[in-house]
Amino acid sequence: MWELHEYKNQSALLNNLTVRISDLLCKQIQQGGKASIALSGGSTPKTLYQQLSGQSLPWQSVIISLVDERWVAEVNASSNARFIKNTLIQNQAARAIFIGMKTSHRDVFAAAESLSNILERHTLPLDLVLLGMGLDGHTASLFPDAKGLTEALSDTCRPVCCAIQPQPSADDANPTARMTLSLNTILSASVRILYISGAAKRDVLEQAFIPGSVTDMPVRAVLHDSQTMTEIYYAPDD
Ligand SMILES: O=C(O)[C@H](O)[C@@H](O)[C@H](O)[C@H](O)COP(=O)(O)O
Repeated sequence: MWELHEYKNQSALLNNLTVRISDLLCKQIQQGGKASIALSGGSTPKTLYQQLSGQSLPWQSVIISLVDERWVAEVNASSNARFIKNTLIQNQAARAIFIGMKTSHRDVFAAAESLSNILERHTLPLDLVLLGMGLDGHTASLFPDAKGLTEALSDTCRPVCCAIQPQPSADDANPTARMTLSLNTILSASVRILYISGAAKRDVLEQAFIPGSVTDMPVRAVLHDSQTMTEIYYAPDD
């Protein structure tokens, strides 16, 4: 199930989403002493993270982790850890605690078990997971027909995170291996937000609203979960 929040422009969306997340963090810290959030990389959330970084919150009580990571060193421009540190963990939010995914394992599949234990110990339970979506209907690094997808989508999947090797595509003939939170872990978060921009993704979202193959459009596994709500934030590109 989902609730769709559509805005006329990015500015209106960003102001509302910044308040939504800031209020959630403050409430959770007041109630439980800390807040744990798992964030997506990509490009869409850049301005959101920059706006959040300036919010005056008890950031020292916020644990920031990742929904997924490309299996590259942090110095690599495509690293999600690098993206989050350069956009969110700045200014007021510089005091936040960051727990990344990239380990020293060369093979992402060899890293999954030990990383899963670390994330289970230091990031769960998740108070918020912020997701994006690709034009192919992936979310997190749950890519259509990817190696590792079956385990990552399994409702009996114990590991907090799973290794994924996306299939080559017209956009990317040699896709980077990735680590992703499992569907179970994503669905376990108290609040789940899907943030997308642009008319093309709005069309993909309409396709994803139609029940169908989850391996073709893994975002369906999130949207059509009957137990927990997905808050969708959408605005056209400016
Ligand atoms: O590592 C990643 O790329 C993200 O976690 C991924 O799931 C992202 O949210 C979508 O690919 C959308 O990316 P854009 O925001 O760049 O369109």
